[in-house]
Amino acid sequence: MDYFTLKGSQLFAEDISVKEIAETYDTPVYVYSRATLERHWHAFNNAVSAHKHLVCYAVKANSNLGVLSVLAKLGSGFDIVSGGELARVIEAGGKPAKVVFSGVAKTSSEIEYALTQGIKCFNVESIPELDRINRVASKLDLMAPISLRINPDVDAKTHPYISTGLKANKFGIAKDEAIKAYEYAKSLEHLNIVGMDCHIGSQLTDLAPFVDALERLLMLIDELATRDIIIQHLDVGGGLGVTYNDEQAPHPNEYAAAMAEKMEGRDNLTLILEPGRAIAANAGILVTKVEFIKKGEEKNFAIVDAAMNDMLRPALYNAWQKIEEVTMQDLPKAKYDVVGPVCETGDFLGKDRELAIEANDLLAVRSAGAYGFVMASNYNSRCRPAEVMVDGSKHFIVREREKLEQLWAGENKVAD
Ligand SMILES: Cc1ncc(COP(=O)(O)O)c(C=O)c1O
Ligand SMILES: N[C@@H](CCCC[NH3+])C(=O)O
Repeated sequence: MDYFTLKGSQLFAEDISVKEIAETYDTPVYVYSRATLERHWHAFNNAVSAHKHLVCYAVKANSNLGVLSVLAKLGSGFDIVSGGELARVIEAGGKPAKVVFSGVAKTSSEIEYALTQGIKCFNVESIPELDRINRVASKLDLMAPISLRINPDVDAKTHPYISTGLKANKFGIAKDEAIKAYEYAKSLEHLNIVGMDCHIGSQLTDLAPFVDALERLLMLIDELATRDIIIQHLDVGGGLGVTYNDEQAPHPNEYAAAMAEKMEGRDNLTLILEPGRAIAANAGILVTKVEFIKKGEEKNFAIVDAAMNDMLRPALYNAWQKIEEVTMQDLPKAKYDVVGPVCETGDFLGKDRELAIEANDLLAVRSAGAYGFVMASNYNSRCRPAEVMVDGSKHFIVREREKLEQLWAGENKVAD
């Protein structure tokens, strides 16, 4: 559930009308709801609260400083994939000690930066990466905490571009190579083995592959224990899907409870979750204005001021995102392709949508809080849209830490 709701004829973001936000900041504009972010984060955190755990929000889903700071204040951990993401987490008040660093090609300078900041763990994806981390740690005379990302070879049954846990994917270390890789890591002087992780894909709407992957990893953890390699945390990655259209995505409670159940009796093994989309997607909308209504020979077009450079998912994955009117009006409905100003036929936000609109009306693209602004570009030399955080009836753009401190003035500091 989110906090974007119709009140009378107007779409509201928490306590403020989306129309007012568009008038204040112009369009296209991303709008995020603090209350929704908090609700989603708590859904994960509460469901696993009986077990030792850490929810590490996947920063790649939405790295807006306001979003990160809302989560940091809850005491969230973070899953990052670059030095840039680490810098943003720190800027937003997140604690490096709660950061796990994923990604297949961490550079030596990123590793050095992360080590000196004291992150929780590197999620290592290959043997050469183990060597590289060991080299950098040795140069700094530090011990690097590491986890190996195991590719469990389970079919996540999602879009092929976002499936990551199959033998054919570039991610992680093959399940059958895992024991050897851990033995090798143990032999390297500046590595400290602390965990095991996996991530099988994104936008999964079935719990079975998650449970399957978890069981495979637990077997490996038991096998490693017989070789005196003790794993302290198991990181099951992210990937829980959301409802964009008519998918039946499991609730975070259901997902996290299924994970925690499999961990029963393993009190010394901390469970780490890395949800991104399930926290951020429905906490954001993209608001765009209809520039023109154009009647083509075969189709009607609603030409809007947001384009594939602002929201790439429909063009890249043929993804379906709900598009709705910001103000309900008594106008005849018609079917439109909602398209942007970019010079590409693939520049669309939605096709064949029933809408009651005319030029200058506003539209909201729903579920745009994850993989929206973060995948935006300046293609066609277009500016990127603004990002606005809504907190009750307050709304603001967050660009730097000082601003954050003013905004949250009087509130408690970051939770432990
Ligand atoms: C390693 C890792 N962790 C977490 C995530 C977050 O995934 P999602 O946004 O599907 O929860 C991803 C992205 O798919 C990822 O690659
Ligand atoms: N960018 C993807 C998700 C990628 C997940 C990252 N590993 C999306 O928009 O659905």
